[in-house]
Amino acid sequence: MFSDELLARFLDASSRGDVETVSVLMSRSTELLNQRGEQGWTALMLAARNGHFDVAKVLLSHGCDTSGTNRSGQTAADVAQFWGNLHIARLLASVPDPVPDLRRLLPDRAGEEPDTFFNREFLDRMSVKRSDSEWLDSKRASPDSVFLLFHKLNPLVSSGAGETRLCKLGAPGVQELLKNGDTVVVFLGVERQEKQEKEDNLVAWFALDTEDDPTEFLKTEDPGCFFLPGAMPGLLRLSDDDAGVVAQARSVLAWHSRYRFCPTCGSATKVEEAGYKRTCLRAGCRSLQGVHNTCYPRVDPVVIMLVLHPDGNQCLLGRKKTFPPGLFSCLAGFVEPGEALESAVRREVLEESGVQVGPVQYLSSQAWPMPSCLMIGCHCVALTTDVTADENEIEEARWFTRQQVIDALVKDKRAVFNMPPRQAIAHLLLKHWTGFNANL
Ligand SMILES: NC(=O)C1=CN([C@@H]2O[C@H](COP(=O)(O)OP(=O)(O)OC[C@H]3O[C@@H](n4cnc5c(N)ncnc54)[C@H](OP(=O)(O)O)[C@@H]3O)[C@@H](O)[C@H]2O)C=CC1
Ligand SMILES: [Mg+2]
Ligand SMILES: [Mg+2]
Ligand SMILES: [Mg+2]
Ligand SMILES: [Zn+2]
Repeated sequence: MFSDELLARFLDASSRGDVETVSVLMSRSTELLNQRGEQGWTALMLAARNGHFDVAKVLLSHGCDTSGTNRSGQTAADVAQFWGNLHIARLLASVPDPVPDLRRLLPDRAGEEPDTFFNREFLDRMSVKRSDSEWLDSKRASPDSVFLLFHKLNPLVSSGAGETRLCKLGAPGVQELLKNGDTVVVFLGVERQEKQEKEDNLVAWFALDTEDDPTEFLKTEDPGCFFLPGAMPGLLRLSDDDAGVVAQARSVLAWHSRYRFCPTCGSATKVEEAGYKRTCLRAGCRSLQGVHNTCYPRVDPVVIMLVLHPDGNQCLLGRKKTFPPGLFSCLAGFVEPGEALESAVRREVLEESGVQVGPVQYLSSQAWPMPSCLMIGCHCVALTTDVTADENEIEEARWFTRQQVIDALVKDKRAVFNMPPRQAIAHLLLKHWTGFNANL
């Protein structure tokens, strides 16, 4: 969004040929680009009227619309021609209308919601029950309830028949651990039922994490149980069915392990809402009033994007120094405060690769519990193609053709890079772009 005052300054700067102000204002709001002022004149028309070639170039590089007309029915090219600014008329003639063309390069979004790793939820979170302590107490004591145990945020699992499955403990198995007053127990939800069940019959799931090795307190019939080490790639070994509940549990438990004290005043806190809130114990603390974001489990939005080349046949991938050899993936970055997703996509791509991005299109999202990211998957189209990788974060970034992506997807012997694992949303963004439907 932008104010009338910002638009007036933007149009004035375009009219005066002040390239610097035009660029600064656009970085604050790209929506200014095609806005109209008096008599339906856009910034591009004003630059064309007054012969400001550099302003016109900057506006075009951001994907400015060239086809719109003012109230007299003139396009920016007509205006440039009429006032004898032929260099601008020629510039406009060589750029037909980049935005609609570039938008056509974005893949179709139709189709089913993808079944993404970490997103599959078989529990009903039943948030209304989080404040019903009597009901929660009865479920914590019930022999039917399921407890998931984590040690230093690593889930207790067992391996067999090529699968890594969660160990589901009963109340007696974790009784000793529950006796410790410091143990945080998070209510995850109840198993979804085919038909309406009475609340008493619902099977409740809980999760708890211990800092100290809990093995000696643990009562389980499965001697093969172990704590799955290393979030990455450890968690990717989980079955598709178990991954979603682990994402939920691990993110909330990670928040408890890092936010023991009130972030506003440093006082002690108490756990409420069955593990979904920590409330400051100091009366009068600012965190106790109004809307605030310190008491609830946090989610960190991350944009992850497949940047498409304006030729429509290539995409930009990068390598972090920590990646296994040969692996290239989509660029990604944290959304910063006060930033729209589209702006975050454009900023992170520019920071990491030096490439300017035009249209952005959301595809789908993924929970990424390390510790609590929400990956927001997008496709976008580049306006420029020279790549300069940010050496701090990226070892290498370059364009790959559609055929090279397909070769990597099907693990062909001609493949020149390795795909990100199927569990990562980067894989989905690449697969979706190539139009592959087969279950690879
Ligand atoms: N599912 C998937 O397909 C993929 C998932 N990801 C995930 O996305 C996340 C972010 O991607 P990444 O490229 O690293 O992000 P960025 O490009 O924003 O850069 C990462 C840097 O930002 C800093 N940082 C750490 N935490 C935060 C935060 N909460 N907010 C703002 N900045 C922060 C760190 O710097 P410093 O160390 O100096 O503090 C870090 O090195 C990672 O967790 C990664 O695992 C990434 C790619 C693919
Ligand atoms: Mg970055
Ligand atoms: Mg990054
Ligand atoms: Mg960043
Ligand atoms: Zn406080």
